[in-house]
Amino acid sequence: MAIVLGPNRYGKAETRLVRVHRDGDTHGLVDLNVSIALSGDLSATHLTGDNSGVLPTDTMKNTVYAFAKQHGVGEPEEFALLLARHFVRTQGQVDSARVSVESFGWDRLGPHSFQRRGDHTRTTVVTVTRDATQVVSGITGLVLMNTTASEFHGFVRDRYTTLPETTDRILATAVDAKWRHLSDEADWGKSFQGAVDAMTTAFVNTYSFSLQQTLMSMGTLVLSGRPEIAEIRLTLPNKHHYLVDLSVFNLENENEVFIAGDRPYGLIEGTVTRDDVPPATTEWYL
Ligand SMILES: O=c1[nH]c(=O)c2[nH]c(=O)[nH]c2[nH]1
Repeated sequence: MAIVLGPNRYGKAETRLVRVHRDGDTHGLVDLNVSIALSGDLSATHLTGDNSGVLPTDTMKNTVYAFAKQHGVGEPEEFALLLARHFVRTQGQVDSARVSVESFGWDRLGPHSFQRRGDHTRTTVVTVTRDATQVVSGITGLVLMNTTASEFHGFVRDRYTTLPETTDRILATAVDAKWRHLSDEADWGKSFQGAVDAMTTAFVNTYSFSLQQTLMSMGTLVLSGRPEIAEIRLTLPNKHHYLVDLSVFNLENENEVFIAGDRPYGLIEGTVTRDDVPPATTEWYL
């Protein structure tokens, strides 16, 4: 009996690409998760560790970002074909390239503002005691993105600070908000929609110097338009998008090609409240 190498393949999984197509102030947005697997004559590396036929998976990832800049990204099928054909054409030892793409949909809210397609969740928690009733409404998973109109600079720098200052970045978050009503009677549906519209409008229209500032704008617009709401608590993850350094490939990245980061993420939390309302009767954050 001999032990032999069976079918095998290798590649880079889940390269998270955000491509912004800029046409003046109006931006297009493509958000992909790209996985690549190559197969062919790859026995040497398995049998002896001879890597002379191994294109690094790191190179595959770089190719995704470089091609996004060089060719733009249209339909996912087109981009997948472009990549797969490239690897088979340029790598003689590769017989087969499998490229799978997940494309996340975003709906347009403005020239450079988007809302991630898909469900968000409406929530409510009511607490009834012998002498008081409290109604808390909320939303989770409302994902918003501005592809510009966001800066971050002037922050504290200490010996561990490496973050470059920026005057043009992506600002994206998944809104998690809870708000406390003044009364146990309201048009709940209208109130919910009004609060969500106010948060979305404030996110879109605030030229942002920090997510903290955007949080305050969102809370302020909710309270100024909804007299039935006493207080709102916002939890905003800063969904970081890192500019890809394409200069090593002699390509300029003018805020067009981003790595969509997963974790860690910034977490910006704050309560915006009226100063003349009675305090909450229960621990309504819970
Ligand atoms: O809007 C931001 N607020 C921060 O507090 C922060 N910190 C950071 O690294 N990036 C950002 N962005």
